Amino acid sequence: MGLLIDGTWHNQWYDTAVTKGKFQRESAQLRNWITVQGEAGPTGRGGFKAESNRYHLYVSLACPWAHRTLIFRALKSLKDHISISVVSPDMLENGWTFDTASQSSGDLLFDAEYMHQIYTKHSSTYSGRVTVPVLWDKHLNCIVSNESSEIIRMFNDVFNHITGNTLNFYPEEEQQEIDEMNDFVYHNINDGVYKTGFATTQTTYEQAYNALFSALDKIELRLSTQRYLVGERLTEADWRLFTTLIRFDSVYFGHFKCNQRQLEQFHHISNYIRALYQHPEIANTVDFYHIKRHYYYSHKTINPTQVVPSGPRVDYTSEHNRG
Ligand SMILES: N[C@@H](CCC(=O)N[C@@H](CS)C(=O)NCC(=O)O)C(=O)O
Repeated sequence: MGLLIDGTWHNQWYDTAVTKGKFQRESAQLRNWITVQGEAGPTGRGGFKAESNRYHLYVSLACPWAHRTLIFRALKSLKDHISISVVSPDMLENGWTFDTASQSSGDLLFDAEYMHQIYTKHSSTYSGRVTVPVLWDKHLNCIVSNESSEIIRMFNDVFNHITGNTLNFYPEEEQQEIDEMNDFVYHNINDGVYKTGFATTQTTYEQAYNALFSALDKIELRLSTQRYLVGERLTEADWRLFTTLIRFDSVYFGHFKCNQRQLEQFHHISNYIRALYQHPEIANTVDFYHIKRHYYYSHKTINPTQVVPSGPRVDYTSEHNRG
């Protein structure tokens, strides 16, 4: 684990001493947008026209942020149009790697060894953390975006004229409610599990833990009266929550000490996870080997033995009541 400073790799973890025990995620820096005609998007510069086989996704199957992009690639019929490379689940002194001996696909574009080399190919003086997902432009040879929430917005509609898939997970009339829900879920749940697990003082841990479980109680209540997070239709907000929920009992409950209750004990949430897991295309995007191996093996600060637990046994293919 580490970061680039002026294009040179340094092996260092987040310094929680400067943030009084709190884990603070760095904002993504590369925020361009693919658009239908290549015009500039809401941020960054233009030049990234939606074209088949022009873009490549770098993902980890363990990472909940990268998982969002894999879900949208599958749901929006983009698998034949956007290629992918999968990093190894083991993220140690060199950060994310393309070690095929430990379950990476290898880097299908450049045969690089490490993910940080993709960032320095983009800019030889790059400074910042080397995160996945990364959306790469094979035509201009640079990174388009390393922000998953924006990558899924692009996938939601800019390739529609190429794929013919017009499913819309961010419908205009629901956008405000989706944005509010995303904000709540991001701070308390998506990032909340990390804030809980990486806290290095009792107080910061308890704050994050309490916020997390009170948010889960609110979600449980909401799902008792409506089928999806925002109304009766499946939206981006559901998929953004799902990638955290599906990792919860296997990893966050134990590894990140989010252990008030397993999600299996929440009646509505546990059924909702199954409904989303069993949605066409989704089960193929979930890889529990990568998920468990990555967290337990890579975070030596919180699991120094690197032993990966065998359980829990949860069957996400079993029947649910949300039909
Ligand atoms: N804002 C980014 C966050 C991505 C992110 O933090 N990815 C994690 C993997 S789960 C990562 O690559 N971490 C490496 C690091 O922080 O050094 C997004 O949503 O795309």
